[in-house]
Amino acid sequence: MTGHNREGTVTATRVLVLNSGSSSVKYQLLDMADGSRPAAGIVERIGEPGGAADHAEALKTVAAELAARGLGLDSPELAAVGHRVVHGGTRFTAPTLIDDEVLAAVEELAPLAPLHNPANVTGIRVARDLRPDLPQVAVFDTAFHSTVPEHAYRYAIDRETADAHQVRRYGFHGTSHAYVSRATARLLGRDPAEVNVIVLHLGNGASASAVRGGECVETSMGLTPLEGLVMGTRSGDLDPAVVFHLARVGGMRVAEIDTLLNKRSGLLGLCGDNDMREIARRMAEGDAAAQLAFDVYVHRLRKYVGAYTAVLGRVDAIAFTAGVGENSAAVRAAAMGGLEALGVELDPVRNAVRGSAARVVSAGGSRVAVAVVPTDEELEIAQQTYSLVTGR
Ligand SMILES: Nc1ncnc2c1ncn2[C@@H]1O[C@H](COP(=O)(O)OP(=O)(O)O)[C@@H](O)[C@H]1O
Ligand SMILES: CC(=O)OP(=O)(O)O
Ligand SMILES: [Mg+2]
Repeated sequence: MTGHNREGTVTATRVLVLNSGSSSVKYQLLDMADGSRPAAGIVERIGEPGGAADHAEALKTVAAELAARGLGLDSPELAAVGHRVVHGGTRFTAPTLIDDEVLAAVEELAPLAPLHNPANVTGIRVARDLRPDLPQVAVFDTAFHSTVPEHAYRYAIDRETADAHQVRRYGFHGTSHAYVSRATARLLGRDPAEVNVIVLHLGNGASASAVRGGECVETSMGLTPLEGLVMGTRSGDLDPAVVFHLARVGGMRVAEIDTLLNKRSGLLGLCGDNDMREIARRMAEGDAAAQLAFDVYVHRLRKYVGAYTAVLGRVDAIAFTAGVGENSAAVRAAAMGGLEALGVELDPVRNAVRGSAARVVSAGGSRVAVAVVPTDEELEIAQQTYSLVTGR
């Protein structure tokens, strides 16, 4: 086998990370020996006019792009492929070497993450077909949340019904919450085991988590990635009776309501745009719908910060991450404003400075540090994958 020495030790140093989303495939090639990233890219608008027809086609495009640069899946330097898999149910709480049985189990979890798991399965299939001898590792979005205690993950519904259908809070974006909570401790010069952090992952999907001494104790996404914060196109929290009402009175079918809440709600549903940059531009022109969307988004965020402060008891840091969290000073300012009673005081000048490095944006005297900490799900997936494959 290539990539191994005579003793069977893995000598190859590169990991290809595949992150198949609902409408995109992101990839990165990372070299674990020197920290370099020889390739990175994204295939977007899958299923839309002008984009790839489906995930299988998108993944073949990725493989072709890599091959054209001499970095294809046949490369002997490749030690493994690391796949982001969104739903791992209760079974997968650690990175897992993929075989037929694991792949079938990931497929079985698809009803719990219909926008994500089927895409992840396709990614695994295409990579295995192209390079059957290469280890493929699944790194689960749900894994970091496996430490959430039962009083936090259990919904207050009939236990038998819930257990019969695996209905509980799972939580997602765990790879990001894990990476960012640790990076936040590092930024503060402290041991992750001794700090309590609220992580706000604000991308297209958005979620909050409460991390106590390195372990997740609460998170905002639930059975599926629909619960919690207001997102680009997802509603987040609502009264479940909204669903019954739309079915009985609105005459909508379940599938239509599913699409409404997952794809036509959130910022998009409120104002017609799901990109925070466009919303900021419209707000500057005095657009009332854009302003309302922003206000609903921020109000929900503040409620979670308050709730997670109560869950943790003592908060050392609040970390903003992902596209919105890392780039929108306006969201951070609005979310953190007027929280002096919670020990939070933003420094408006620090907050306004743009940058790509992890940084503290709270005032010197703020009891709770507020930080911008860029997430790096690909690095985290590559490290977990490489460590599993090499035993190092
Ligand atoms: N400069 C910026 N200002 C405000 N929001 C931004 C900026 N850059 C990106 N974003 C937001 O980040 C979002 C995407 O975040 P990202 O973490 O890349 O999402 P995902 O990984 O879920 O696709 C975009 O929808 C956009 O609203
Ligand atoms: C789980 C989830 O919401 O992921 P994403 O933000 O990539 O859609
Ligand atoms: Mg993301």
